[in-house]
Amino acid sequence: MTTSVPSRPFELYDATLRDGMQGEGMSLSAEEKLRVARKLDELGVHLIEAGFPASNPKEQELFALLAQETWESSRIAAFGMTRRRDVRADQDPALRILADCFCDVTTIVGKTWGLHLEKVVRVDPAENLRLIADSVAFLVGEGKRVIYDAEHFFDAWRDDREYAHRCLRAAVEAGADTITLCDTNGSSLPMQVHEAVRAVVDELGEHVRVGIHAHDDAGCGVANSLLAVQAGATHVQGTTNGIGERTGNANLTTITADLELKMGIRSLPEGRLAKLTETAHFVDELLNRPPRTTQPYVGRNAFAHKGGLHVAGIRADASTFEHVDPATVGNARDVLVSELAGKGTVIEKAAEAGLSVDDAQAVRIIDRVKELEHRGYQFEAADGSFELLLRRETGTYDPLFTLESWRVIVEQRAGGQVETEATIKIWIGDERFVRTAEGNGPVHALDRALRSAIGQVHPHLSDIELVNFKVRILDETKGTGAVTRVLIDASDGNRTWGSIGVGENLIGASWDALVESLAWAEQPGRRGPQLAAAPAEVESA
Ligand SMILES: CC(=O)SCCNC(=O)CCNC(=O)[C@H](O)C(C)(C)COP(=O)(O)OP(=O)(O)OC[C@H]1O[C@@H](n2cnc3c(N)ncnc32)[C@H](O)[C@@H]1OP(=O)(O)O
Ligand SMILES: CC(=O)C(=O)O
Repeated sequence: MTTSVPSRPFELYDATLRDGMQGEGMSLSAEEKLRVARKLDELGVHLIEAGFPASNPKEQELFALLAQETWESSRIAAFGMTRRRDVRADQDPALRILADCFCDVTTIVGKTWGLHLEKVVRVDPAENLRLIADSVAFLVGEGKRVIYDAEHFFDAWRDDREYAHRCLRAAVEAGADTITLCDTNGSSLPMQVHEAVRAVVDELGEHVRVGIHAHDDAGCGVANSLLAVQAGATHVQGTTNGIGERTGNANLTTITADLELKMGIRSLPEGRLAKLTETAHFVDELLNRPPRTTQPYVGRNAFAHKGGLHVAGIRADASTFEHVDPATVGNARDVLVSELAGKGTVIEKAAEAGLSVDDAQAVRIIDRVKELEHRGYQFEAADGSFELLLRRETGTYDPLFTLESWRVIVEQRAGGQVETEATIKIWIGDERFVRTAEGNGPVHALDRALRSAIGQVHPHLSDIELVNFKVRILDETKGTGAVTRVLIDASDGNRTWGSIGVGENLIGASWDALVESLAWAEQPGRRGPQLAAAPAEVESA
């Protein structure tokens, strides 16, 4: 296979706001869609498919908002379909909406596959050619750049190659600027896509831009898009993070990085690739879903190294275990601590925390990690506790207090009400603090009593919130006598860190994780001034 050099400037077409919204659970308000469009413009994609203005009032509201904006890099495309059978193109309400819309680019989808002519649109092949030609010609006559999306092109090509080509020719002869070959059902494999795209480029490539629109049903959305480019396509459609109908569209986030970093095709303005991670996460945030940690290039784990041998390699030369520099896509390297780590991992993590450890200390620390992980600890998600472990082993740990005792009473009252009360007794220097607090449950009550006790000495700890509390039973076969692992994520508004507690007593494990989460924020060099909302007087605390 040889690589065709695209003869037209390359185009990225982001369909997140239209096809992306066809994925289960995906929905954005018109305002939110506008924010996504602005973000894609900042990233520098060429075309943003905003939606189907004839579809519903929300889309109409969106187009009214988009019309008021100015765009730095992107053009907005309005989406629709070929005219309905038995209606003239200039009288088709949906086509009229496209014609009257502010967008100078319109994308219309039309049929190519006999199965759909028979079962869905119910027109004969000759009439379908007229549907395509009339619709394209009407919009071209209205001064629009027309992108013609040939739906189910690859299924059609396998079914009746000659007719599939006639559909494309009808669009080209009517004035379409771009014909997009759609793998609508996501059924095709890369070699099939390559062969078909090459045949179309050979036949029509001189007259029209050829594009690809792939779906991921066979797990080949990205691969199919890249092979189409290799075969001569110069317009690639997809969605941010690959969201879309069923298993999703081709992931344009991955494709964009692959094109620039692997195929030498720069599809964004210079330097913008570094905005890729931020853009991908922004879209997930608006959709209220956690970014996929394993997503290529932009996932949190895309450059996370766990195996000790990998970390040792990375320390010698990052390219030993990283296919690209994370900074090129705006991501960052992470080193995960676990029983699979070696001393290189410890040295790396210590440096991140501003601590220095020698080889002998690193070996001791890693032995300790392995022993603790054998007992049920897991430091990957408990970076705060790992740092405290480093500090204990290097003599730089500053405990918050000395514990005398804690106690929790849970009382079931007549009528079903459950009351919880915790008492703690601690020493800070020579001063003894005894505090009692009520809470919704044992951990809440302990947290309140502890903060009340240490609050006088460490007042800014009140800015720390516990944002996540997870309990896992480690040896389920022991039933209620099993060992439990408690993971807490805490945040000061700027940073989030994890702590861990393990034990047969759930409340004891929770107490350990709770103390670690607060102690992390109070270690030397991190106190008060670094915390998000720390009051000024705390600096001397
Ligand atoms: C491959 C894709 O992703 S294409 C985009 C898919 N996206 C969407 O469907 C989201 C937006 N869709 C909608 O809001 C609605 O479906 C509308 C407004 C477009 C149409 O709604 P309705 O008129 O109620 O029709 P319905 O959704 O049932 O679709 C079937 C009709 O569309 C016609 N049709 C389907 N595709 C095409 C086409 N490419 N060209 C012309 N007509 C078409 C069918 O002939 C059928 O018409 P009929 O009811 O007269 O027999
Ligand atoms: C156009 C489109 O969304 C498709 O064919 O999948």
